[in-house]
Amino acid sequence: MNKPSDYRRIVVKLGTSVLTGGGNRLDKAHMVELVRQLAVLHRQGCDIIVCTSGAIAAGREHLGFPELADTVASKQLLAAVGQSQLIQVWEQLFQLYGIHVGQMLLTRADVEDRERFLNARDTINALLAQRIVPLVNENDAVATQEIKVGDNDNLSALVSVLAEADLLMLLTDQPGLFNADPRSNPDAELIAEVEHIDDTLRQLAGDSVSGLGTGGMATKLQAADVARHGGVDVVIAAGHQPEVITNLWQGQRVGTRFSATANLSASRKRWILAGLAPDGDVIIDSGAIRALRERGSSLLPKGILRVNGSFDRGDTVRVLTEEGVIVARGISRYSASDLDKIKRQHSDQIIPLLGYEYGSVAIHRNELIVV
Ligand SMILES: Nc1ncnc2c1ncn2[C@@H]1O[C@H](COP(=O)(O)OP(=O)(O)O)[C@@H](O)[C@H]1O
Ligand SMILES: N[C@@H](CCC(=O)OP(=O)(O)O)C(=O)O
Repeated sequence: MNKPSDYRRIVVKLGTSVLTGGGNRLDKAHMVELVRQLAVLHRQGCDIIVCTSGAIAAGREHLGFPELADTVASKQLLAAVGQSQLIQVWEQLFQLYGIHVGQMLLTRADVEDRERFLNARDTINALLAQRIVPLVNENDAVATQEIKVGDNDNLSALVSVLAEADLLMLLTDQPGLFNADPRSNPDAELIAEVEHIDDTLRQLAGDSVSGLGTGGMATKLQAADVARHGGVDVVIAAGHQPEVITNLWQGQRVGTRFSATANLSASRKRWILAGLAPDGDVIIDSGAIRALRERGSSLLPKGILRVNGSFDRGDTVRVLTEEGVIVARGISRYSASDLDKIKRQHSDQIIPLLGYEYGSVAIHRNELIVV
């Protein structure tokens, strides 16, 4: 592979249909082939997050296909058994290539609550910084109706936005989105590019008929909509197509493509600007004002003189001069009481003073708008 890719961070979602090859057991021969392709990207410096389905299928297989009532509790039981089996397989396969993996089981609550969102994001970033591949699945065993995402297509979209990925690959058992379900319509045609997701398109995207996957194309379309609005390119393609991951990474036209509709950092910044009333104020010194205004830097604790109000980590704050002039708005990485303890201090004093840290900056420049 010679051509450098524009995609530096990708999320690869592998549906049950891909991991089982349509059968009722994990298809390890195919899983190793997927890992081989991922290892090539990893070696080229690409950050890889895998959103893996298959826990329920693996649980069924491990327990010898038990006769269980068709209830949520049965699925949770199967997921609890199968998740550890699934991770063991992935771990062994990635180990063949000398790559470590880290398991992250999430629910909707982890991405909707801002503090938990930041925690999940920090963990993903910490894993990726050590070149460890996060293996994400829904925490099916504990996810109740209110907190579950429900399907891994939507979960992978949320993760791709959270991790600021630039490409989401939704790999499944079909070559992409067709103008009718190809399982029941042999003449169905592949849609190579989707510009707008509208009701007509939604009607074409049917449910899963295999009984193994969740949501079919309908959830993939929802996921594509979420991810592209979060600044992520999305492709739906066949997980069994030879070299599919490598080819997609290189930008080849495979499957159905949805281009990002927004630049991620721009949309995140708009979100801060349009955000709710600020939860508090951070007053900074002249050196920090210059760093923010002239160099576009992050705000370090060292430049903070005072903190007003009571806000949590992840809340929106105003950044003010001593005279009360607004310099910026941003999302604080620390609570008001934490910032009060570390203000005027060098960042290497954060751990000695707090006993922990969420990074060296008080407000990261990606989450800061100078006004
Ligand atoms: N318009 C469509 N184009 C392609 N596939 C479709 C369409 N409508 C429904 N499907 C179904 O969606 C299925 C893929 O979804 P699903 O079974 O949930 O897979 P996965 O486990 O990969 O998430 C396909 O096997 C196909 O039968
Ligand atoms: N979390 C579940 C998978 C849910 C799901 O969306 O499945 P799929 O449609 O195969 O991606 C599991 O691990 O079995």
